[in-house]
Amino acid sequence: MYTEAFSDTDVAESDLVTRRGTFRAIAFWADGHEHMALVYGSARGREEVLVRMHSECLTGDILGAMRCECGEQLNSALDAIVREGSGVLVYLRGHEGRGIGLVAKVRTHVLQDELGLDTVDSATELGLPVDTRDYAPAAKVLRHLRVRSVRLLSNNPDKFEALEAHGIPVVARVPLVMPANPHNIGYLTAKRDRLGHDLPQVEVFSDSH
Ligand SMILES: Nc1nc2c(ncn2[C@@H]2O[C@H](COP(=O)(O)OP(=O)(O)OP(=O)(O)O)[C@@H](O)[C@H]2O)c(=O)[nH]1
Repeated sequence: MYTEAFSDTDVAESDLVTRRGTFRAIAFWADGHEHMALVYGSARGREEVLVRMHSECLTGDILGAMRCECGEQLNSALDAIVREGSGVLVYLRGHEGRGIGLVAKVRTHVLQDELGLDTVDSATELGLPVDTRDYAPAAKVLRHLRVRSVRLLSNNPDKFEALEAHGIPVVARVPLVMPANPHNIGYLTAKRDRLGHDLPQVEVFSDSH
């Protein structure tokens, strides 16, 4: 484990007072995008830090869209970190639509709504990759923070493996399961059945919902 230096122009940090409390907000450039790490409490230099690597989802995170559970996961992860008393949330830009971008993601929504395709087939039908996300920026900022090992808030085993591959030991995966609703039931089911996410069996709602 080593401290990876950002150049002075690639990183800036300040206090960020939020409704949940005061975080240290670290904005940084990595791989062509500006990202942010929110640090709560004394996470720096620690072992087994509670960490959320959150992929940007403008529709879910900012606009409260219910067709995915991204916004709820973002809130729930921040709540968990504050409850714990320390932790880090890394908000990853360039991850929108699992890496295909916002316009392409909305194009997948059209196919989901009009043809009934799921989140996987709607991307491949458009000739697009299902997931191109890179977690190197998250590993870089965790090294910058001298985080020695993490407990990762995620249901996605790929994230666990990706972070370890980038040299950050993951000692546990902490589930981040949100309640299903009629709008996201198909999304959650596809994540479990097509993408191998560790999600519980969910009740499938009828077409009348
Ligand atoms: N291509 C595509 N991406 C989507 C869709 N809905 C949400 N996303 C994106 O999916 C990303 C989140 O990935 P998910 O597969 O929901 O979950 P995850 O981050 O891999 O796993 P967790 O850590 O358990 O949340 C965000 O970047 C969203 O913008 C969709 O219908 N199509």
